[in-house]
Amino acid sequence: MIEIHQLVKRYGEKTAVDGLDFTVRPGTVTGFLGPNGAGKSTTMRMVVGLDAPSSGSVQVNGRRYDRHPAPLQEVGVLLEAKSIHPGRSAFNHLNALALTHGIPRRRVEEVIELTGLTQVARKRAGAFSLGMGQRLGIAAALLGDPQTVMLDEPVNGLDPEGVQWIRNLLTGLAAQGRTVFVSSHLMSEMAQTATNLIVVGRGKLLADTTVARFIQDAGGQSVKVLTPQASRFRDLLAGPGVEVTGAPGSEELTVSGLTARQIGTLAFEHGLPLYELTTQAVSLEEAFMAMTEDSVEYHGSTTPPSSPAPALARSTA
Ligand SMILES: Nc1ncnc2c1ncn2[C@@H]1O[C@H](COP(=O)(O)OP(=O)(O)OP(=O)(O)O)[C@@H](O)[C@H]1O
Repeated sequence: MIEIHQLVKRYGEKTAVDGLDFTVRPGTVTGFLGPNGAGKSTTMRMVVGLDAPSSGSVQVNGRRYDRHPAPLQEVGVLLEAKSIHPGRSAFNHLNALALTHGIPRRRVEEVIELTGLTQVARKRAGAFSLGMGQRLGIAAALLGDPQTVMLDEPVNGLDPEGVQWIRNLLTGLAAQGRTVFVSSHLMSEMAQTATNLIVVGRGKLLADTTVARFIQDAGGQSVKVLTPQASRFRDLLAGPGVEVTGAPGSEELTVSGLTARQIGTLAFEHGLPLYELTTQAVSLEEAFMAMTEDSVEYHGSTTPPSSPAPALARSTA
C-alpha cells in the first residue's frame, strides 16, 4: 500500500508536485497517468526517498521508506534512470544486490527465470537490448519478493512480446495481493493492464478512479447503428435523454442514451432491418486527452507549417 498525503515538491520556483493526496491499494494494478512534466517521476522518487518532499508525507506499507529495516523486501522499484554497471553480468548485478540485502542466492536464480533472462544471465549487461535491460530492472525490483511494486514507464520501447509479458507479470503480481503502481504514457496499454487510475496534470491530482469509471465520465458509451431506414429509425429513437447523430442520407446513426439491447428491440418491434449494432466506448486515450487538455505543459504544434494534415494535433509523448 502506498499512502500519499498533501505531498508537495518544489524545485526553486517550479512546483513539480502540488498537494497530491491518494492511496494505492493492494490487489490491483493502479496506473499513474499524466502528460510530460506532470510530476509522476518526482512522486515515485519521493515514495522511495530519492527526493525529499517540500511538505506532506509518503508512506509505503505503513511507514516511510527509510524507516523500513529491509526496504528491498517491502518495495521493488524500476525507475527511469538505470544504475547497472555495463561490464557486470545480469547474474552478478543481481547477486551483488542480493548479498548486500541478505537475500538468498536461490532468489537470484528465481527472478532470472521469472523474467526470462536465463539464456543471457552470464552476459555483460552493457550489451543488453532495451527489452533485456527492462527485464533486468524488473528482476532487481522483484528480488526482495516485495509486497509493493512500483515501475516507472516499464513498457517504454518494448516490442509487443515484451509488452504482453509485462502486462501478464503485473496482473499476476496484483492477483497475488500485491500493490502494483505503474506509470505509462501508453493509454491503450493502461486500459488493458490497470484496474485503477491516478491521473495528474501540472503536479495536481485530476482523477483517482477506476478505468471503467474514467471512460464512463469522459462521455460514456454510444451505439453505432447501420440501417437502410436511418431517417425513419431516427424519428422512432427520439425521446428524452436520447441523442442521435448521423449525416443526412447515410445509413449510419450514432445513438447515446439507449443501450444496444433497447435499440435492437425497438428495431424489431417496428420491423426495421439492422446491418450493425455496435456499442462503442470512449477510448482511454480520448478520455485522457480530454481530461489533461489544460494540463499539458509541452504542446506540440497544432498546425504544421508545411502540411495541412490534421492527424497529429497534439503531442503528449
Ligand atoms: N531535479 C529537478 N530540478 C528542477 N526541476 C525538476 C527536477 N525534476 C523534475 N523537475 C521538473 O518538475 C516537473 C515534473 O517532472 P517529472 O519528471 O516528475 O514529470 P513526469 O510526469 O514524470 O514527466 P515525464 O512523463 O516526462 O517523465 C517538470 O516540469 C520537471 O521539469
